[in-house]
Amino acid sequence: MTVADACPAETEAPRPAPDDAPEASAARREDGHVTPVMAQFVEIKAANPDCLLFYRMGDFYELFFEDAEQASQALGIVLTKRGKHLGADIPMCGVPVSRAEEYLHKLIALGFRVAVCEQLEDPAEARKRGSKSVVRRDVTRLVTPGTLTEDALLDARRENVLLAVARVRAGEDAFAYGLAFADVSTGTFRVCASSAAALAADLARIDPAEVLLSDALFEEADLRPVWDELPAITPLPRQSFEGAGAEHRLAQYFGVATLDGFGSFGRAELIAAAAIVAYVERTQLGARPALAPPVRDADDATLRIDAGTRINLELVRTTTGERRGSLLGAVDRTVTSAGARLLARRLAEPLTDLSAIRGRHDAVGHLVEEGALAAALRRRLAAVPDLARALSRLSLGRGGPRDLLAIGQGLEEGLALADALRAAPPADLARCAAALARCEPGLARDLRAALVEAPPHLRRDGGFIAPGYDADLDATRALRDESRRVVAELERTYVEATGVRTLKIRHNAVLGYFVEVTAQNADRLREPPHLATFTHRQTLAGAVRFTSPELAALESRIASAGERALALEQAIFDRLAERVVAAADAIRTAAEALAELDVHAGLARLAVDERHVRPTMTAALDFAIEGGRHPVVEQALAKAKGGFVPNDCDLSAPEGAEGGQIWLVTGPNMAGKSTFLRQNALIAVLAQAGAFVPARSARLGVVDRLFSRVGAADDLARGRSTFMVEMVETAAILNQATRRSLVILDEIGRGTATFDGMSIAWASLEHLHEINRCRALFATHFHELTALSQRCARLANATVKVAEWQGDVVFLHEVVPGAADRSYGIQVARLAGLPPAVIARAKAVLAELEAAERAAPAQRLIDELPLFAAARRPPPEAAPADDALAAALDAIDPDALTPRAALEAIYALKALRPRRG
Ligand SMILES: Nc1ncnc2c1ncn2[C@@H]1O[C@H](COP(=O)(O)OP(=O)(O)OP(=O)(O)O)[C@@H](O)[C@H]1O
Repeated sequence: MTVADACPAETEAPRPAPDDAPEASAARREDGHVTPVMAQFVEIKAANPDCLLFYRMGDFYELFFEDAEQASQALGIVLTKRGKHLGADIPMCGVPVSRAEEYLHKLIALGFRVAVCEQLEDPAEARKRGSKSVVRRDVTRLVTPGTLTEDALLDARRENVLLAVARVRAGEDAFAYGLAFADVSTGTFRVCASSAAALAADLARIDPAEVLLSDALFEEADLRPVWDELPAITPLPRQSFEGAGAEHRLAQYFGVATLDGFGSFGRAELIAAAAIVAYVERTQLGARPALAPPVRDADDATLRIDAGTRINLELVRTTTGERRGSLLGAVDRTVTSAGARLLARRLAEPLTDLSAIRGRHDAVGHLVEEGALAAALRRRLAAVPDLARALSRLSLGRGGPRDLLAIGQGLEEGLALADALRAAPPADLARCAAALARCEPGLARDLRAALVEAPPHLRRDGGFIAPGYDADLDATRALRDESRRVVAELERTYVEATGVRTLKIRHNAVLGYFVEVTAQNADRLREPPHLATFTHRQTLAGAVRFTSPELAALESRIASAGERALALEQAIFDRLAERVVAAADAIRTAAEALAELDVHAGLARLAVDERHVRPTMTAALDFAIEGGRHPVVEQALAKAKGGFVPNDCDLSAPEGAEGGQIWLVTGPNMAGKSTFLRQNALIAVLAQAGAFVPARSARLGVVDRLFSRVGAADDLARGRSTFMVEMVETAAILNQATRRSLVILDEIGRGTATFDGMSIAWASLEHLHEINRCRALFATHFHELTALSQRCARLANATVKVAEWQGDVVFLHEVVPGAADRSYGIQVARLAGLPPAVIARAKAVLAELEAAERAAPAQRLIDELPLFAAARRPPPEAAPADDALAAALDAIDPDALTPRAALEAIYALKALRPRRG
């Protein structure tokens, strides 16, 4: 049932508010006065103007005024009216408390922020103060996209990151940026430096759910396009980003005198981090999630990938926003949500440090070789709950018995895993084992012993502490259960004494325990001798109810035993939760270790299942892949006939050369050029993320930046045409790619007139070869470019093979050295179903064009055009020579010259003439 289906009925029906009756009538006053409830609402709303206010009234959260109008529209629930405020109708809608999470989820996804305002006392308490008094209420929590902790509001396999951007002046015209980002649901907290140029790429990498920034930064016109890409922005007043108290605020949050122990931070980073903790405290109303102390990312520690490349390569989600079909979707074999989240982070942030990458490969390699160990590891991991999220809820006082159990189970499995991995040689696995072994075994044992196998979701329900754990609780429960047995016995006694076989002892909230008999039998209980025992309380249509002194005594005994048992359970819960929160650091470290083990074991499983191999990583400009495959396309084609055709790729710098190779890939449409380009980029990403790669073998030199320009899309929202987008991206590549970069360029220049496009592609290719000197794959339909390989030493032609069969083109998907002889565009168009008349005409036009081309081939261009570097040389400076010539002419007095001197002057002037070109 959808929210929209469910709610109209619930909101349309006028709701009685039994617990809250005086308020309900108070809210409905229809004169021009402000009712006390409305006055309370207005006051609380005024303190939270940027949020929808979920105002608790009995079993519903009610929304009023504009909030009601917005929420009813967003949730598809009915908007009604409830009384008047200052003479006007009050628009209202409401959601049942029992389903609040579902509605919150939808509102948050739509970008709303919600302030949850609870009743802070029992309505009965309020009534004691007078019939017109209002139940005390206040906001207990602000729900925003970046501060969620409930499983129902979160995607288990995706991080939920809150990020703050701070900017400080770093010179005359320069600014330094600092980013701080935390996942409140798991406690991770990191900071890094950024810059105006790197901001968009950093934000795309971190992928936040909510971004905090100052009003001033939000208004900055230059940064608007960056903010426009973000899912939810919360601009905050300037004071939230002031440097003065930042360090103190952080130190206070983490209970330390100085931050020195956490490492050194830039000023902008500190301000951003302080903004995060202040916002977390504000939204959680003082409750503190167990955030880890901030860790600073080392500069250049990760492979830099700009936002466009990330989208093009569909690393963690497809261009349509889905996980399925992305690289992550294809390689994720993790069995825990925390593992899935870590894998996504690793794919988004591949490393650049050679030994760290090799460390990850060692761990995966060990688990590939030790198949039995890996299988046992995965079996245990599959039983590990989400420790980090359970810990976060417990530290916020929002946890339940299942969260305690999760911690107990997780730690217990962790200890067992630490044992199993004790002998594992790779350092990364040993580090995980050590982190798991550090957890205090007593806590895991106690939690497991304290809790029943399947505890209820809410602590207030009780029934989660296992029998045998606490003697006092056991005794109280026995008393409570004993009393129940006594009720059954008493019922039997009454049946025998009265002779009414259908007599029953029942219970309700109004009468407590009572005897119920049918109307025909009621008189018996009203006559002596029973008259002395039973007091008549209620007559219903078919039944009459009585109470008795024994029942009243039982009532209080049972109620007090039940209440006491519940209170004891709550106290035990609090004690256990306190111990868990006190051990937060060790638990978080254990959770991280478990996630890491899951990632390694998942990648090992992937390597075995999908035949991925360990890449040899080097510090040189290597890039030699044999039998490489596209991990996503390969899996999609797995069931298709023929399967995926592996291809080699070698962009390694030739012996003694100062740059990597460029492959110029030509071939018909649909042949597999884009697939080939992307697969090589994805192999680099996988390798540096710590995974094995889909190839027969791979030798890869660490890449510092990855660029790709693949496909074309309009960016009409920003007023950029397809061609403009393409040129902006190409400009970024040519300006930024270093010798260590990997560049993937697919069909640049095709968005404009042929000659313009070809010239741009030509010049870009030369620039990559001569200036950037990076490893690159360049796919093009401009066959003329293949001639460049004669002049560019590190440029090689490659083509995707096709065969012709009975006039049709057959795609072989095989990349081989050489240039495509022709385009087959018309054959592909025919396959696509273009009308035969159009195909025939296109063939005729093509024949004409080819004849013209044969008359003036592109080879001429090669012969006539100097290479890029030569052409780039600035023209010789003509000015000084011009000046000398003018001075020499001025110095000549024609009337005073002999014929011989005149001839010499002419020679001298000619020598001074500037040479042009
Ligand atoms: N190596 C391969 N083995 C098997 N099938 C492949 C391979 N490479 C590509 N294909 C299939 O061919 C289709 C077309 O591939 P791709 O989009 O890479 O072609 P293209 O040459 O870039 O085409 P265009 O120039 O029209 O963009 C893919 O969807 C895929 O199904």
